[in-house]
Amino acid sequence: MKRELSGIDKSTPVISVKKLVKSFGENEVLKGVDLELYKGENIVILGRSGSGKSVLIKIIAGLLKADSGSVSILGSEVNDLEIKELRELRLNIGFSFQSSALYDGMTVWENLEFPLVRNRRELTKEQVNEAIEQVLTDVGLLQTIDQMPAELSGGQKKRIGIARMLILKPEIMLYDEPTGGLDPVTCMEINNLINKVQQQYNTSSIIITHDLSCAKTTGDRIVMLSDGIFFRQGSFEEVFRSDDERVRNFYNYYMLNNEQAKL
Ligand SMILES: Nc1ncnc2c1ncn2[C@@H]1O[C@H](COP(=O)(O)OP(=O)(O)OP(=O)(O)O)[C@@H](O)[C@H]1O
Repeated sequence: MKRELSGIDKSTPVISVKKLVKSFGENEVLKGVDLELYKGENIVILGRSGSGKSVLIKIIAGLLKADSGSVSILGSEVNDLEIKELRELRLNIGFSFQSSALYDGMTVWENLEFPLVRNRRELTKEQVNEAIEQVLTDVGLLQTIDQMPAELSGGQKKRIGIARMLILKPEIMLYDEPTGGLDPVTCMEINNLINKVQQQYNTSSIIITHDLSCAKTTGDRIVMLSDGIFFRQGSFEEVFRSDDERVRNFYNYYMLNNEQAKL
């Protein structure tokens, strides 16, 4: 299920990253990264392991500080914000970690209730229940409401992780390896869910993945990170039509390790 591109508003970048630089000691990870994410758009970031994809989205999510450069989110320059303003901005960003990061000791319902009551104190018990049931219905897992995370499959955990982001109705979704460790059929279900979320919740997303079928299905635009910069971007077809050695190597490596994958 490929997405329709008609919903992208190119006049409004919801995230604008300019000349972003980040090093850890001698290790120069980002060397001047520029990126604009438009309203309604899904960007997929591809790059080899260690190329700095997670560092970039952690900076965008405010979990890491850049050495220089700027990040503007929903019109606010992140560096200029007070802690309280930053906290409010973060409520508009759903960040899914590589692991689903559910609380093991809580049921699915409690995992969803926790962020909601913490951040939306004004909601009545009834509204909380309604919101939890709605988001579980949207990710297709209402039947798991009383289960513990240990009772869920890997794909179900990812879905609940996505539900936990959605419960606060963020405008921006950041997905770090949403299909990591899943079988091809479950990967496709998660890809379809990412696209469904985009349409139903009207979100804009950055998706980090190594999975080219995920990139092809969910990405309106693909950007490739290598040596600290984005060296190639475009639609999936535009990017992989390239003879660039880095693109070919990435593609060949993926195909070698995913013989079953149909792109
Ligand atoms: N907190 C940190 N302290 C020191 N070095 C770090 C830190 N976080 C990341 N790095 C380094 O930054 C580089 C980029 O890491 P990052 O996690 O962004 O890679 P990635 O592209 O997401 O890789 P993968 O696909 O394997 O997840 C790596 O060399 C990593 O060791």
